[in-house]
Amino acid sequence: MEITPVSQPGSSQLSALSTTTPAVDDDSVVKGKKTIEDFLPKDWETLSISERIRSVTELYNADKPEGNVKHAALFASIASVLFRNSVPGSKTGKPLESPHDFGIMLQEWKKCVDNGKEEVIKIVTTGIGYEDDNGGGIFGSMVVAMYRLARQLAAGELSASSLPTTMVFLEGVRRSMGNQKDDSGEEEAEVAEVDGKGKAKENIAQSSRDTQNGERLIKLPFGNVKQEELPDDIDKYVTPLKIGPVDKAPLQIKNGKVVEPGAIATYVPLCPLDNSKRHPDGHTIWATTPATKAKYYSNQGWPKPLPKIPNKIVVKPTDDGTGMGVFATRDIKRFEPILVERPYLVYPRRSAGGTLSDKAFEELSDNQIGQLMVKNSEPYFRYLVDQQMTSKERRDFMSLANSHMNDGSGPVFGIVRTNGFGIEFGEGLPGADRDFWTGELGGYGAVTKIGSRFNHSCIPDVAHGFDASTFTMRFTALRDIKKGSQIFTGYTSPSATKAERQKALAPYGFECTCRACVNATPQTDKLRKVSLALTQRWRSQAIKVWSKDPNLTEKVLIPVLETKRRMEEEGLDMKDAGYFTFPEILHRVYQKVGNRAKMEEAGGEVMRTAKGLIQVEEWTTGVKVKFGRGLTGASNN
Ligand SMILES: C[S@@+](CC[C@H](N)C(=O)[O-])C[C@H]1O[C@@H](n2cnc3c(N)ncnc32)[C@H](O)[C@@H]1O
Repeated sequence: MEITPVSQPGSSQLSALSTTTPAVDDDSVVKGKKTIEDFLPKDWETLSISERIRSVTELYNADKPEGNVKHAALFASIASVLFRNSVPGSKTGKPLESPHDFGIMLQEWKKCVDNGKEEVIKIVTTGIGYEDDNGGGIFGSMVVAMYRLARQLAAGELSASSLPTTMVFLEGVRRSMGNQKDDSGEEEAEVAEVDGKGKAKENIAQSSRDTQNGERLIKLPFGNVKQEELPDDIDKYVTPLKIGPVDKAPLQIKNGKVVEPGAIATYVPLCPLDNSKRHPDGHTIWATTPATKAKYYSNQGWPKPLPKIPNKIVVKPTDDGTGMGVFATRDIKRFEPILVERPYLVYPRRSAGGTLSDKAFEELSDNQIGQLMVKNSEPYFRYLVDQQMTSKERRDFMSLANSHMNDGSGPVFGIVRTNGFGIEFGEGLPGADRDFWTGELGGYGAVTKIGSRFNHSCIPDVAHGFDASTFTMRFTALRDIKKGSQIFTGYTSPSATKAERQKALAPYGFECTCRACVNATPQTDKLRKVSLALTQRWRSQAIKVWSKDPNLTEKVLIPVLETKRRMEEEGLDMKDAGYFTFPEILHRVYQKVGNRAKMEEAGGEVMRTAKGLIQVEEWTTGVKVKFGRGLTGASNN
């Protein structure tokens, strides 16, 4: 589970930085005659990541930037973000967890992409062999493509020589960033060292500033916001976001446009605030824009009713002091649906803090602005909880866990930050998915009644998704679960090392004691880092090399089977770790060496796995799986 930092668009433009714009011969850059250092500012080595991003933005926006200089700048800037977030061992970077996270970062560059999209996309997509096949989804494709590239580069799967020339820029940036100190401070808490008992003493992080489409943003760290003294007149720096009431009247449309306040709270499905008239399937309070609301409700019959699944879980107190947890009331099989529910709240992950004035950026520190945003988010969320929930819903909501008690978050916003899932609306509702990437509010979070009670394990039992057509969170089993046992989800990436996981978990106020953490060694850390790339590399070898080798023997499988066993031991027997690639690799090898019995066994496993993965994918997102992209773990994003 992940609650994403709320960041705040301001109103002023990015001020120019005093970096030089070096002269670049466009063609020579693309042909690789010049290195990245030739066109980046002379003081590049000494710049922080955020300064680098700003300087390439300036290069990109310079008076006469042409053709490939623009693209070079674009790639350099993307790479700055990308590598900070994907290079293992980077000081404050966290591994990318989904194209979604990466998409949010790339929104900053949307303008650049819009300006030269055809060529940029072509370079990126052909560069890594990914072709957009759904037309129109250029920015989304770019996000997915760059994300995949990031994953491959981070896993050491690509070398500069295997990349087309433009991609060499990225490699150049990565090398030039080598030991660069990352001072951006966003995304994750700088966790204070862990004391003798293994409890995190504190997790305090700096807020940081950034820009998006010319707007100033402040990014809250994931951990507790660092506290600084605030001026008495602090409220003069911000205009709180006004959020309108739940709408009972039909939408007003003028000249084809919806006329309503900028942010509204609505219900999905629409229903009156009256205990007796609530929808039997449950409903969500959705903070969104009128235009987005109109778009969703213009779909005939939206939202669709919830699919019925037998009840197989119960929420009850744990016996190990971790508060409430979710338990299986019967044996559950891998890939089975576990839970479908409409969230309590779906909210934009930005903007709740209000609009900051120019003066705020000139006169306040980043941390002071962070505090101001946290302070302002509370009334916004309190409005949703106090004014839009029935008293029972409010009581239930307020009983959720809160690990943000000491950073000024306030009781409601603290709960939102502790329990929110970052959600993707997917493609289940035609036309609506793009809002996720490009909507002015920039993506949503969801707090749910039952799903938010799942505790964390680094060997998670459930995966989750969001289905926009029913407006529901969906949870499915990642592995077999025994009746009576607690069911865990993962708040961290499966590829993170123990230290990275503990750091990411510190804001939740606990130290993980799951089997993987207790037994962690440098070898298990490494296995987590490489398993996805390794299994994919073996798969590609099985296709391209082994199945064409007339002298192939089963010996080739010794390291493959040993890794499979170790992944099972580590609890990495799941999709995001590449585990479901194994049956395909085995099938190809046994087929080639003529071991019919084992080939059939592996073939059966391929079929069962593919069926299960398709079932999970379709059930959790409401989107029909398209064939041809590879399912057996090869397309893990
Ligand atoms: C999203 S809530 C999970 C449900 C929560 N236990 C409850 O009572 O509502 C997250 C909080 O649960 C607790 N928690 C989750 N996983 C845990 C774990 N593995 N060990 C200890 N505490 C955990 C922490 O207090 C964390 O801030």
